[in-house]
Amino acid sequence: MNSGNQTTTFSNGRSSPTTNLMSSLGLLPSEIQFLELLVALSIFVTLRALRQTKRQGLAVWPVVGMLPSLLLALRNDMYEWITGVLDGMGGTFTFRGPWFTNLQCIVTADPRNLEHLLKTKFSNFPKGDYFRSTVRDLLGDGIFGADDEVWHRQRKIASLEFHSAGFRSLTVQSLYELVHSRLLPVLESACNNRKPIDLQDVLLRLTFDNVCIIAFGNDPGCLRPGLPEIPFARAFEDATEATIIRFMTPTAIWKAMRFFDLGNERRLRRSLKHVDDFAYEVIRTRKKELSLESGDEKKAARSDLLTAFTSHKDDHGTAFSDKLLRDVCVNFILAGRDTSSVALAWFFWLLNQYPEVEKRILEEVRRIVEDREYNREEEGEESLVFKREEVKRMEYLQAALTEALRLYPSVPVDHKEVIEDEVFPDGTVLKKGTKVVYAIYSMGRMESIWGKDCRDYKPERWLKDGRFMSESAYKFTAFNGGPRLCLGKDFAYYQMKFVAASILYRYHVKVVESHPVVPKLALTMYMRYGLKVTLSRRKQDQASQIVNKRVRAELVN
Ligand code: HEM
Repeated sequence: MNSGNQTTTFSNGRSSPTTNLMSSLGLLPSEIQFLELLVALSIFVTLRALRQTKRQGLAVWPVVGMLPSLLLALRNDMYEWITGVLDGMGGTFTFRGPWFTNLQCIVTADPRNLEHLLKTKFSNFPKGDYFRSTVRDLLGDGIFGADDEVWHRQRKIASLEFHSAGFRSLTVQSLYELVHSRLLPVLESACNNRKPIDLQDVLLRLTFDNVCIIAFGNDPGCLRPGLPEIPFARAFEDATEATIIRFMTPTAIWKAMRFFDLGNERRLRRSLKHVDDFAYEVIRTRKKELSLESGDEKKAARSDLLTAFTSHKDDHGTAFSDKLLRDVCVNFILAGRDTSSVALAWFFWLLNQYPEVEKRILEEVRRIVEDREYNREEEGEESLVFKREEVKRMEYLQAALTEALRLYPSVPVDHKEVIEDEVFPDGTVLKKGTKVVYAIYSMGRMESIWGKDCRDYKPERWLKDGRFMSESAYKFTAFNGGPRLCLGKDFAYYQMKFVAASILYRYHVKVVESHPVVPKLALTMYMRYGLKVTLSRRKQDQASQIVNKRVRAELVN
């Protein structure tokens, strides 16, 4: 054994601290020399990596790649960090995660690349096996994770249904009932009690009830008085959160945890059981009801997606299995449950900072209400329930909501996989199997796309001669683009406009001072601490008082 006092010297005769430390561990001089060589090599590699920092704007560390920068970003604001990196790198960069994680990917915010991957080379950029296998337990073969024929068949049926008159009237009717007999009474009570409420939570409850009515034809009642906890809604949320955690866990690890039923995987299994029990019960009941009703009656009475998919048969006369019907419904609920509500939450938060925008929205809504003065006798007490045509005419409101989505898109990042080697229009080389992340949040903050005022909330940028003008889906990608453009886009706009106008016409919404508003890291752009607000009633004209009285009378009965 070597004595603890043994030291190795450098050529100048002095011993280094590392040498002292190693010799105190009892190593032979030759072993110490070898280790010194290794230390020197590591320092060299690290310095090289740091030199890369200057070249690429990001440190790439040995073994762990860019993980340290990512972890630092996670502690602050990840979306802003990605935006900063993309800005410095001209719109696209390669994220090098540690080899043992799933984090290697190309990140882009370049509209030319977006058009390429969402439209021009659509079939070369599917959702892919990695995404599908990660979400399979929750989403099964439903539209979100599906590719090719499985996706195409569902898209076709759903698209026909979304454009049918029956479906449109279901969306209008269900929203009217939810807003007037649930949302407004909840807000009225908060206003009377002068107590702050979490507006994001209230809106999430509204859209969850709404999308369940549309998907299942079943109302879970999350927005009932007292805002009850609904086991199905809770299980759905838990299952979604547990699925997201899989994306941040090395595949082998979450698979092992699933096998041994541990931690996050156990939570996922348990919540999925509730979701499945609920879904299969609704499917069983619906099939029974449909078999008891005659053909025409069925269609006339129901326009929900479950009925449409249950009645559908393919070219060989095969109907959807119960499992696939379950997957269809779960996917639609996921698509519509929180996207419009979080967009509305950010919109109300922005209005607090831009009162002049709120003023212009009110002017527009009031003008539309005044326009119907002439017909008031004819319309009677219905006057302050906004009609479909009136909602359509709210162009400034549409611009204000779109501008909120530009800055706070409900889906902040999205993902595809490359099937065959490919080159992006900006010259980025993509190898088969590469994951591509498109940073929708960052795209809204790129000077190169929106100009110097890209960070300002300015609905006017969407208006031309007072009319709302849309932008290319590859520049404004909040609703995705190409063949996988959001199927619920029109419905979502109607829903958001109807809800926003109904609230703003009656109440001034004030965000509680010093309430922290930051995004949460999730598939959807939630506010991490919700949105605490107080409400004050606006001075109303006679007509609105009549309608409110009627709404209250209806509720009492
Ligand atoms: C502000 C509200 C909404 C936003 C910002 C939004 C955004 C998006 C985005 C970004 C996608 C692409 C997702 C992906 O492929 O990974 C998408 C797809 C989809 N959305 Fe929406 N969505 C909204 C509301 C809704 C609603 C209310 C529904 C239905 C009730 C809906 C139904 C769908 C469906 C079915 C797809 C899948 C389309 C496909 O893959 O072919 N969305 N949406």
